[in-house]
Amino acid sequence: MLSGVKHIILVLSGKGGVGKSTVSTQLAITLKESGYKVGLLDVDLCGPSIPYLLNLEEEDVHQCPQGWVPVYADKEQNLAVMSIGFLLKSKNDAVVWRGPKKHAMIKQFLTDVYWQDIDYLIIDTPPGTSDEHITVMENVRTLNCDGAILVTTPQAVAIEDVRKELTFCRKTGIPVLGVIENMSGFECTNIFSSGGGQSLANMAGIPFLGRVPIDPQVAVSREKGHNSLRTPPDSPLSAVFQDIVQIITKPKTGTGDETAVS
Ligand SMILES: Nc1ncnc2c1ncn2[C@@H]1O[C@H](COP(=O)(O)OP(=O)(O)OP(=O)(O)O)[C@@H](O)[C@H]1O
Repeated sequence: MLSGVKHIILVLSGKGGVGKSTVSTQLAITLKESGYKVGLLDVDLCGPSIPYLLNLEEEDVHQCPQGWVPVYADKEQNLAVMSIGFLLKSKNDAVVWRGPKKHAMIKQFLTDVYWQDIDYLIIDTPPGTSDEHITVMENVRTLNCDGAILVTTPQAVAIEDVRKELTFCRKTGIPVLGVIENMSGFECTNIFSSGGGQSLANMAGIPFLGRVPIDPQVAVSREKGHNSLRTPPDSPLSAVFQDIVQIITKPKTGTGDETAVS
């Protein structure tokens, strides 16, 4: 099922709540707005938030002869979404599973979802490095996996944890595409300080992809469950994510990688 997917990107973080799902969603939206066909897979089985962030909580997944049809977030069908949230009877259902069951579910997401031909599959993962990550990594490592984006916040404690993600990627052979420092300042005020993500990237010799500021519109619109399929052009996030997308979609020299923007 992943054979029609040109690029796979994992979004990882050491700590919970640093904005992984927000970054994954925003990346997917910006890629879609840039003309790519995109899939967004939420493998955070115990805390799926993508359906909520895209206001798709009432949607169901259907079967077709080829497999599970993902939920499309837009009518043009350029942003396909899959999450365990679509399979639960109620949004308050808790997933209390041990490793083998999580492994089976993620394997099913990777083998049974009929993504069709898409340019980018963004995989939003839970925090840390556990069963979900190992299963995803084992299954995508040999496919068109561009690598992982590490998300952190500026605080030292979050940056310490992102170092573990870096080690995970190095041990498992997943290339690191770079670090995003999220909630990095509010207008001119650096509530949590800033620059830690950049220092980490410098120290580890990996690209720094960008600094995403705190945007009250993100928090408010998501809390109200608005469908935020378009990033308002005046949002400070809009420009930052456009720059990030420019970096990650830049054809790698010498690979013959020439994904066309339609
Ligand atoms: N740049 C930002 N500006 C404003 N609010 C943000 C920003 N990034 C994330 N948030 C808010 O922070 C909260 C946590 O974000 P999110 O759910 O994306 O984190 P996460 O790392 O995926 O969490 P989890 O560990 O539960 O998977 C959400 O309410 C989200 O709206």
